[in-house]
Amino acid sequence: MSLTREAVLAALKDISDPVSGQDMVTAGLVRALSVDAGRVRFVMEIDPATAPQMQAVQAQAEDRLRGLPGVENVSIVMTAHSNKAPPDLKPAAKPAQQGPEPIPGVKRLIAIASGKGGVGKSTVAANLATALAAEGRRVGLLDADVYGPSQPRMLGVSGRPASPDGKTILPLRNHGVTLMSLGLLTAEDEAVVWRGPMLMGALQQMLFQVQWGALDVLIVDLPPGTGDVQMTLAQKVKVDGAVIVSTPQDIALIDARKGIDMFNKLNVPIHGLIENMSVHVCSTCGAREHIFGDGGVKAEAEKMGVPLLAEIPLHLSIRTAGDGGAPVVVSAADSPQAQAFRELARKLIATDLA
Ligand SMILES: Nc1ncnc2c1ncn2[C@@H]1O[C@H](COP(=O)(O)OP(=O)(O)OP(=O)(O)O)[C@@H](O)[C@H]1O
Repeated sequence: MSLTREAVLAALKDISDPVSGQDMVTAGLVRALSVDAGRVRFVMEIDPATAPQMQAVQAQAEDRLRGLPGVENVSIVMTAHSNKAPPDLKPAAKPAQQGPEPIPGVKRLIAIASGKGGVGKSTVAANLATALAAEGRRVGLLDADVYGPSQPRMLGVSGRPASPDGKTILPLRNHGVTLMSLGLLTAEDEAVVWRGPMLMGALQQMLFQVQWGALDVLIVDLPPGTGDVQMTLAQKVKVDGAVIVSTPQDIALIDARKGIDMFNKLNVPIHGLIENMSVHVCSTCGAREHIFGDGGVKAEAEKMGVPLLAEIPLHLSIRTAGDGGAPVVVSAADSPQAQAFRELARKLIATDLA
């Protein structure tokens, strides 16, 4: 039997909130719950003053959920709901922007989205960023996947970004890409407690308080799905286009369609679809197999009148390169896999970044 949202909520009701004395669900600590094929994610919105107690609640909730049948992965992100500035980062002098605004010095902003998790969105974002850098573009990458920031690992970057003036944050840099990620401000597996009314405050800080410098393109790696982060991004900043990553599987395609509808409603142009894990290429014998089906994304792209920008093969080297901190575009630049990403970068430059 597959894992249900109800089962997750019932389990979380066993955990009590030490502040209110109620169970954590009734106390309203569980926000933005998503249960997706064994992956459970939610946000705990807390008062920063209670952070130490809440870390214990978070740990109990994780243990309880990991013990549930069908749970493969648990991700609980803590955010601070107080408007007070944290001790080490004062709010920017300017008040929060209302309408979509450009980021100073950033020529284009491209959002990389996916309808569902695990389709390789972050892998595509890391390889596209390094491929655009290899084509001579000045590239930034903002890891806005607040539930599971993976870009520091994929780009081999670690360490805490500095904030010399206490107002702006200096991003890090590797493989020709300027990177900022929530994952860089917290130790791996550590709770994320960030200033701001919600996660949205965190996103806004990453957009406007990071010293991006002069960039030809800023790539934003979004969380999967069609949630608040996507909405906030489109409301706060001028998004020049979205690229939707999907696998050939039907379910991923249906979710991709939802993503396209959302960007249409938000008036964000769709640059196109990317089929990831397209054909499996055996790393020893080179045999090709369409594990997740064949032609689905291409047909869908045609039906929706959006370009199919790339078909990226499912290849072991793409995963190992990402895990090793040097995307395949950098670590095996001459491989057909790397060339697929370089081709994608050239296509985007010719059509959307010219
Ligand atoms: N084309 C590919 N070939 C081989 N492995 C891949 C490919 N694309 C992604 N992967 C692997 O699949 C896993 C999931 O990819 P990734 O983390 O990029 O997905 P995601 O859509 O960003 O996931 P999340 O929902 O967690 O944000 C990773 O281990 C990655 O290395």
